[in-house]
Amino acid sequence: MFPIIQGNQIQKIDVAYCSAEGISSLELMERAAKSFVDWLIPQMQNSKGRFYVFSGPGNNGGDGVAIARLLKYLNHSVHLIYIKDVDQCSNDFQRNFERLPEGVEICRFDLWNGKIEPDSIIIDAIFGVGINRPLEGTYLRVIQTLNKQVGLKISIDIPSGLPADQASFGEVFKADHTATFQFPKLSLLFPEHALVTGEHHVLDIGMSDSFLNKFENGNFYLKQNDILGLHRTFHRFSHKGNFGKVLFLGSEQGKFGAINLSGYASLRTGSGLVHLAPQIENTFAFNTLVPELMLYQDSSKSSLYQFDAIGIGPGWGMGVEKDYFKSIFVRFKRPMVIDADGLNLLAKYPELKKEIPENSILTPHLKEFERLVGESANHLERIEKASSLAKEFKVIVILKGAHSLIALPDGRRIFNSSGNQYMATAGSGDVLTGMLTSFLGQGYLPEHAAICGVFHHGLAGEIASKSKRRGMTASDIIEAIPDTFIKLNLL
Ligand SMILES: NC(=O)C1=CN([C@@H]2O[C@H](COP(=O)(O)OP(=O)(O)OC[C@H]3O[C@@H](n4cnc5c(N)ncnc54)[C@H](OP(=O)(O)O)[C@@H]3O)[C@@H](O)[C@H]2O)[C@@H](O)CC1
Ligand SMILES: Nc1ncnc2c1ncn2[C@@H]1O[C@H](COP(=O)(O)OP(=O)(O)O)[C@@H](O)[C@H]1O
Ligand SMILES: [K+]
Repeated sequence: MFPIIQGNQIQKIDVAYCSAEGISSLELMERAAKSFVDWLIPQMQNSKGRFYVFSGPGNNGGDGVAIARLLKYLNHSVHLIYIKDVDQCSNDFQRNFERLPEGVEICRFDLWNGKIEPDSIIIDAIFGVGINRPLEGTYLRVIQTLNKQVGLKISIDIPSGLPADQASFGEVFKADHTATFQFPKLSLLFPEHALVTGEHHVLDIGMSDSFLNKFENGNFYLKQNDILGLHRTFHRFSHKGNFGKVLFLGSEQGKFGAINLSGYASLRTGSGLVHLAPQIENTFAFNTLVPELMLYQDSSKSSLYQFDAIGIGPGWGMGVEKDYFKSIFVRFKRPMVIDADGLNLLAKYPELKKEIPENSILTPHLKEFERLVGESANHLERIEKASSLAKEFKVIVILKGAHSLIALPDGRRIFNSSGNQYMATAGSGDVLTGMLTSFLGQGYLPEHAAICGVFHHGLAGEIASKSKRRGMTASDIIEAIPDTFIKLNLL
């Protein structure tokens, strides 16, 4: 897993990495510039290849100057507009400036005529992770000018003006794409920054996970390879008992879809036996989505020990009695998944939080999270609160959304990379509950169930959306779950 390094540590890492690899900082900048151009060129397709590179005074600006040279070598039309006098820019900026080839149109911003042809690509190399205060004066004018332009806008490392790991503190370049080096900067993962970061892409510049891990501060980015070793394997003689017997409690009258989706998702994730307990008087009035799902009538006295995992909350309603809710914790005693109205009931009866079995998985979306812990000024505060909740009650908190956060009781915070905006559709959270419960029931450690569940869920969304895009439904995500195991070559 890549650690997400704090912005103010990145210079230190550059120095350590260059010394360990025996390369100069200029060579590392060249690597960064090359990885950017190698990524950019295939994206351009029908574009005429006219580039306007805007370079600030630091090493982000230096990256821009190196990129201008590499684009010129590929015969593109390249304009380089720099902002501060070259002799006041960083050393590596100056070294790259000296290497600019003939044909790059070079101009200082205050002398520039302000013209950009509409089909040009604007490259933002004004500030990187070294930003330390809000923009003002000329820099503010540059960003305001560029934000009015219509061309495709691409930021190098981070949109200029955005700090690496805090909420935005002023005007920021509005990128359509951000190509960031080695790991995403924390602030690229905040929902409130979506309009300035655009799509982000992580470009490899050769630093290994083990090297970066020496600088970790508890934040990590989850990628496909990270989950491969976490899966349980099953053999030829495995029987349905080995795959787990799970139960979902939820679905009041009028919300029958909810636990049906969870249950079906759980079957598609590999559960052996799946039971549904709807919150209605007569369980037999309930229709299951598929014949493999079984009904279960729960009473506050019956033991839940026969189940390997339970998921509670989807569509449950707020009419659930407090004592009955508490009895589920007492009767099961092992880690469970709590979602939707299970979380809303915890917000209503906060004294029950301490009854939750250790290592249970709580899956709030932003609104449910707010009900549980109150409002947050920004995503950074939300991340801190999720982490505190996880530590205080020894539970795993999955704060759902784009780049869902998995906050672990030991303080680690893992951000997911899979998934896309087409997953923002009714019931996709119920599907996640089904998948998490299924992994728990198959005997995965709760931490591994959380990581695998979140990653597979996002991957299923990506696969299903290929043919469905905006028309994708939660059921389509379920149908794509088996393909996630096939794609990852998991038996
Ligand atoms: N490890 C990696 O991944 C690699 C990183 N690389 C690249 O390096 C970038 C980081 O470079 P960097 O440290 O030079 O920071 P960057 O943002 O370019 O400039 C900071 C300068 O701006 C100034 N300044 C700050 N705020 C200001 C403001 N509001 N208004 C005005 N000035 C302000 C501040 O000086 P100050 O005025 O505070 O003295 C300082 O001089 C990184 O993002 C990536 O692109 C690659 O090359 C290689 C691999
Ligand atoms: N833009 C997005 N990118 C990635 N995943 C997303 C995005 N929007 C939503 N999701 C995922 O879809 C699920 C939505 O859950 P939730 O809001 O509880 O839906 P519902 O209540 O309709 O079941 C979460 O797992 C979330 O991470
Ligand atoms: K930038």
